[in-house]
Amino acid sequence: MTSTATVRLHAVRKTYGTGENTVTALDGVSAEFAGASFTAVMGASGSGKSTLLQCAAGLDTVDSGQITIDGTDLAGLSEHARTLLRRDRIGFVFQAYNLVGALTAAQNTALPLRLARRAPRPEAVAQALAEVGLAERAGHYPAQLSGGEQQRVAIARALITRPAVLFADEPTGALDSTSSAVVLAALRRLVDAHGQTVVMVTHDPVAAATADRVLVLADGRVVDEITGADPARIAARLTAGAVTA
Ligand SMILES: Nc1ncnc2c1ncn2[C@@H]1O[C@H](COP(=O)(O)OP(=O)(O)OP(=O)(O)O)[C@@H](O)[C@H]1O
Repeated sequence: MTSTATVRLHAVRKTYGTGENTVTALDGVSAEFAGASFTAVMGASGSGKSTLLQCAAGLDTVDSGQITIDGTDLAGLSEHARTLLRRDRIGFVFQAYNLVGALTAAQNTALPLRLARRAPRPEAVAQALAEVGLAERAGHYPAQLSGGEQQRVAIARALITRPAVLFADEPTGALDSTSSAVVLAALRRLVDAHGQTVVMVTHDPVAAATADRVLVLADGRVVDEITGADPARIAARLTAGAVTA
């Protein structure tokens, strides 16, 4: 069973650069990602989506405001403690799968445990692959897998440490619609069957409709929150926001 976590952002500001070149990527973002929930983060290019994910995952620091994971303030942790938190409690999936070509699906899945010098239990590896529907592909190399299957191996690899929260940055961005649907179904199942907390950046209203809720960013602020919507309604709300923004 995966542990679940609530991630909270309170008045988070994040700027890049200095002086005239300062870019405000997050401009006072407050948001809550409840345990066992699936949130999509949308918004125009440059609106701050990736920055939000990087900061919430402790991969980057913020200028002001607060981020807590199950009540633990990331800013209050030492660099070492933050590294351990990232390693043990946070999973990250990117658009690029970043699998190691010389390793099988099972060996790729086990990699984070090996890097943490923990012996991977074969049944845990098998379970992580089964959770993304790839039990039958454990011995296959990345080149023998479709894009969607490779992305699901990347998700299994992110799950092997049983993270409290899984962040995914455009996980279906490089996939066709059929492969996307399989990856999204795998993420949905993690939330419904295993209580995983998932936060996913996407540009695709179809992908966003898989989530329970869509947060819309514009210029580093949360400007809309959509729940229970189908792809057409999400697309319409995004367009309406762009017109009035
Ligand atoms: N390392 C950086 N240095 C300077 N500016 C940055 C850096 N990373 C991001 N930015 C700027 O911060 C703003 C938010 O970027 P971010 O990558 O979070 O947007 P995004 O919504 O994820 O965009 P996209 O959909 O294009 O990936 C943008 O204006 C971007 O140019």
